[in-house]
Amino acid sequence: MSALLTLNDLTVRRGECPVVDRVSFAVQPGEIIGLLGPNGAGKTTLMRGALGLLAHEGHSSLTDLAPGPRARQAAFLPQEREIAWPMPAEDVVALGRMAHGGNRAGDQAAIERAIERMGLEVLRHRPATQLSGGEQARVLIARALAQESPVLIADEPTAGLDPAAQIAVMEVFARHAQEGGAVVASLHDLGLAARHCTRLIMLERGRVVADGTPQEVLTDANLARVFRIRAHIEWRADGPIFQALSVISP
Ligand SMILES: Nc1ncnc2c1ncn2[C@@H]1O[C@H](COP(=O)(O)OP(=O)(O)OP(=O)(O)O)[C@@H](O)[C@H]1O
Repeated sequence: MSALLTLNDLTVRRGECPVVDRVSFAVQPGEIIGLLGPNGAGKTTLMRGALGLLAHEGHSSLTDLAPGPRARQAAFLPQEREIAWPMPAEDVVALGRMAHGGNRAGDQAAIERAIERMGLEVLRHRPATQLSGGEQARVLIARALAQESPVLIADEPTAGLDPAAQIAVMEVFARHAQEGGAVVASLHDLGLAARHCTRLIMLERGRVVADGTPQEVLTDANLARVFRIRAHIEWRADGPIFQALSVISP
């Protein structure tokens, strides 16, 4: 099975300081990777570096591709959720097809699939600027899905969504992975990550400190060292239950 994305010693500096420090991993079809780490750990910078949106050292396989093929290989959902124009939500979703040159036969089908997956049928004709924050977030996820790129890189995709919408997004990601794609998503909700990701990569000060199954990564020791929390995790047959309990003082 060939990897959909490979990073080798990816390093991104801000000034002299590396905020992403020699990160290497490969993303295989079928994976839903949760990128974890406290605020400032380097998750956004890593995703932007991997996409070739920031100057970097080391190598990302995406940057071997010219902008058009790169966008057809990887879609990006940025952390910023602002929609500036009062265009219908479905037209925002359609922007995901830009990577394919526009006006192609498959475009409308891809747009319809994305709208259906994100449950946007009742919102599709509303001006996107008049939607709530969570509704706009779902429209922007649909835009990324409409791109139908194998790799979906999503920066805090569940931020601002209600619990049902959070689960729905993770289930959409699971479907994307089952269909042969892969997802790399930064997540602050460790319970959601434990339950829905096939693999977790934990960052601390720009370095990968754990990479494995949720059970391998969400250990008491890693949570204490990297997140400075005590937590309760139960690995139940019907999925893990996670609750952060307290902050460990320095
Ligand atoms: N434009 C910038 N100039 C200088 N430093 C920056 C810049 N952008 C980010 N940084 C620094 O790089 C580090 C990593 O930031 P990044 O946004 O990647 O973290 P993150 O893990 O995504 O955090 P969060 O969970 O808060 O979104 C932080 O220390 C941040 O202050």
